[in-house]
Amino acid sequence: MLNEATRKLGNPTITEPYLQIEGGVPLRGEVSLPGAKNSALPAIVAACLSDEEVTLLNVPLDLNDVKQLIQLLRTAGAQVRIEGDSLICRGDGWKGGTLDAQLAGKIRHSLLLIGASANWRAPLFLPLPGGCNIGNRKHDLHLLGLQKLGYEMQESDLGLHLMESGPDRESVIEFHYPTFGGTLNVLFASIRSESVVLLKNAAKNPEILDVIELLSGMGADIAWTDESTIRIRGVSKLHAAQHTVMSDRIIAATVISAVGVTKGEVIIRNSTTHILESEVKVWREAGLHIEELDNAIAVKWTGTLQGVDVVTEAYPGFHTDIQPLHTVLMTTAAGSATLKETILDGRFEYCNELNKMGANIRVVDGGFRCVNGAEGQIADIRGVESLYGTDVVATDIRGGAAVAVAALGAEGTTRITNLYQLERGYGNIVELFNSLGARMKRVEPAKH
Ligand SMILES: CC(=O)N[C@H]1[C@@H](OP(=O)(O)OP(=O)(O)OC[C@H]2O[C@@H](n3ccc(=O)[nH]c3=O)[C@H](O)[C@@H]2O)O[C@H](CO)[C@@H](O)[C@@H]1O
Ligand SMILES: C=C(OP(=O)(O)O)C(=O)O
Repeated sequence: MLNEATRKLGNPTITEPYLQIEGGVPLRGEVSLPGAKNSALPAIVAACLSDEEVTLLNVPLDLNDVKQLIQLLRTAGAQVRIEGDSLICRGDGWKGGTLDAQLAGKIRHSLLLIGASANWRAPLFLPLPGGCNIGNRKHDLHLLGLQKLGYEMQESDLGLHLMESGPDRESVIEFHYPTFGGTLNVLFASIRSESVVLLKNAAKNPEILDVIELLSGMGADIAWTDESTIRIRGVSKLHAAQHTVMSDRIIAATVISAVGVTKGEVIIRNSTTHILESEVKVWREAGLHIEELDNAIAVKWTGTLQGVDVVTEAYPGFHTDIQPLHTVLMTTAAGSATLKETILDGRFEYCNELNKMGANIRVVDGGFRCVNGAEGQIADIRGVESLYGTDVVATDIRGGAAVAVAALGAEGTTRITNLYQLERGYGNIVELFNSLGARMKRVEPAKH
């Protein structure tokens, strides 16, 4: 076996921080979830739409993406400060301008500063946004939305330019796909307009509903007129509010996957299966016992898991961010499973890393188009007896989580590098899993 050979030679030296995981311990106990990254990031921008103080609780302040976003908002003129566990934001002083390319280029949700700047009627140049490198992450629907609202926008190879705002328009905007970030940008840009905006085929992820709850608490007039249409009636002012960010359902899914892989039994507090319905359905079919408790999920491994095929879709379908965590579960399931990724065309990089650990995954062109128009891929996973530890890379946030989960169930020691990516979305992964009995540590090699 490959890791046998490595063992004989001794481990190569790693010069950057890495996670070291000794696998094979069934996870047991209870955990509480932190605030959700993908709700907190837009909530922080939303909180900067008012000139009064908006207090956010349960923000995962330890995440790299949260730290980057706070810095970026400050450069745009917003006032954001941390007081104990709270994040206090106010947007007066917003000046827009040209944003720092390094900061904007590290996170995907720098894109939301366009909607925020439109709210403040301040021109903005946003250098190209970053985020996970998981395919062609387009902006055309953001531009379409803003242009329909009357804003002049230009796109170049360097970034996106929000020019002077045009007249407020009564608008009907329809997305061909319910883009998460695009929905938020339209909300932010239209909340203080002087007219009524209808957004059809809007994203309705729980994280979007959480941000709408915050905005409504700030005085915005937002309503769903049917299952997928949002009506925004402009208001003249947004006011002070306090909001608790929802807990992270993707971390809940990460723990569920880890319980399956390690053959454990865990209760996940502050969580519910109601916002993970597609995923829980699949995992029950695979053989995991998952039960809804009072504001908690109980998950238990009860025997060999079966292969179950998955197709990712917009919410309430199976979440693309959770697909790597399903792949890991399937690596040691009985039989085989396919995973068809329809949202992002480059989201299987992490499969190479799982294969280094002994998984048998083949990624093939799927003969279909993803929602962004690019050729889509399918992962064909053949279950193997067990995985083994070796040196792997966190390719992106969820790819990093996938190899960490795989390592928890693997024989031997895994070392994961490129931690910056993982820590964009998981601030406390060591504490989280060690509280359930895992043997994980973050190693900072000494600098010479
Ligand atoms: C910080 C955050 O919350 N990020 C999430 C958000 O990203 P993000 O907001 O980038 O996701 P979108 O829903 O906008 O994008 C999904 C797909 O739509 C395409 N598209 C998007 C906008 C556009 O104008 N044109 C277009 O074609 C993208 O290229 C991609 O293929 O939702 C993704 C899909 O659930 C998740 O993976 C990310 O974790
Ligand atoms: C893809 C993700 O994040 P981002 O959009 O910030 O890159 C994610 O959270 O899995």
